[in-house]
Amino acid sequence: MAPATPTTPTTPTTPTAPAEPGGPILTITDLTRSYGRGERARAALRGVSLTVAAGEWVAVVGPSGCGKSTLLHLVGGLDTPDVGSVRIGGEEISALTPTKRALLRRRRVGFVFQSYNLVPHLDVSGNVELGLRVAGVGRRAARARAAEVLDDFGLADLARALPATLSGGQQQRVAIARAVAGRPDLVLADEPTGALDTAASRRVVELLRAEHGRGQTLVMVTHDYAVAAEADRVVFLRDGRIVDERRPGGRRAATGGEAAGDAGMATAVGAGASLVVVVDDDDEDASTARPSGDGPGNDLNDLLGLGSW
Ligand SMILES: Nc1ncnc2c1ncn2[C@@H]1O[C@H](COP(=O)(O)OP(=O)(O)OP(=O)(O)O)[C@@H](O)[C@H]1O
Repeated sequence: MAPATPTTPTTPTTPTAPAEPGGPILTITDLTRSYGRGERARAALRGVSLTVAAGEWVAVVGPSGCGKSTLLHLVGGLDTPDVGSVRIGGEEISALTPTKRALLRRRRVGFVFQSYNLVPHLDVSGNVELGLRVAGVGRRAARARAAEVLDDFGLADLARALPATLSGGQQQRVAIARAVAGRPDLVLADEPTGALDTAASRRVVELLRAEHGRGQTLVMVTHDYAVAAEADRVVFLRDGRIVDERRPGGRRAATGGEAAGDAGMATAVGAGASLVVVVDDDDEDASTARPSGDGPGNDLNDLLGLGSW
């Protein structure tokens, strides 16, 4: 399918059909993923099902090793399940070839990582433009849209700065700008405040809240209860299963599973976490995948490596 060229700089479009109006943006069904073989096999996810509505903000919490990152990687098409399916905007992603999955991911999903994953030799504007270019937006439109988003995010003065000269909080704001600039169906954030101090975390949460206010659908992994409490719904994972869902404020979500209880919530939220930086290095086709039309060239794919975001 040919990528659409935006008609104006401020409205980057995706080449895929939009999600059905009023329907879920994300439908996860019976996701199961194990690592290792034989006696060493370990189930990271055991039959997880979850539906996320358009515009919803869902936080996923749980103790270290419970499967949060695995879930995010499967949702974002960075990994494939053993069993189950992931549908984004009505498109089944797990059945796609690695190349098609990578292309769909770039058009439909924005990623935010704990360690920002900015391209070090591109300036702030270049990083945001790159996110748009790999989604199929033309060069001039990407530049104009990047300027607009950086302005919205209070980062216009830093447009020519290299990531290494920025604070962690500034880098994460750039990473969020990159993730949302193309108005993807879904933004996935893996511990977006995990490396930040309280003040910087607060600013990042403010940005996420603003994006949520604009209707952006967000799925976020976090260990910070104050951050999770910003979401519409908090999903508790334990041992690869959803054990509870709550609306912040104590209300049980309609689709809640087995109760975790308040002690479970505290345990889930308080446990320490480590970031898994995602590089789908078995996905070699993705490194040479090239959208047609006005999309980016292989130089961008060289910069991107094998799809680290
Ligand atoms: N590539 C892999 N190879 C082998 N085992 C893996 C791999 N990725 C994850 N696992 C295992 O799967 C389980 C779930 O891991 P995952 O990273 O999804 O948990 P998590 O909840 O995100 O943990 P944390 O909060 O520490 O980041 C863990 O036991 C982990 O060791």
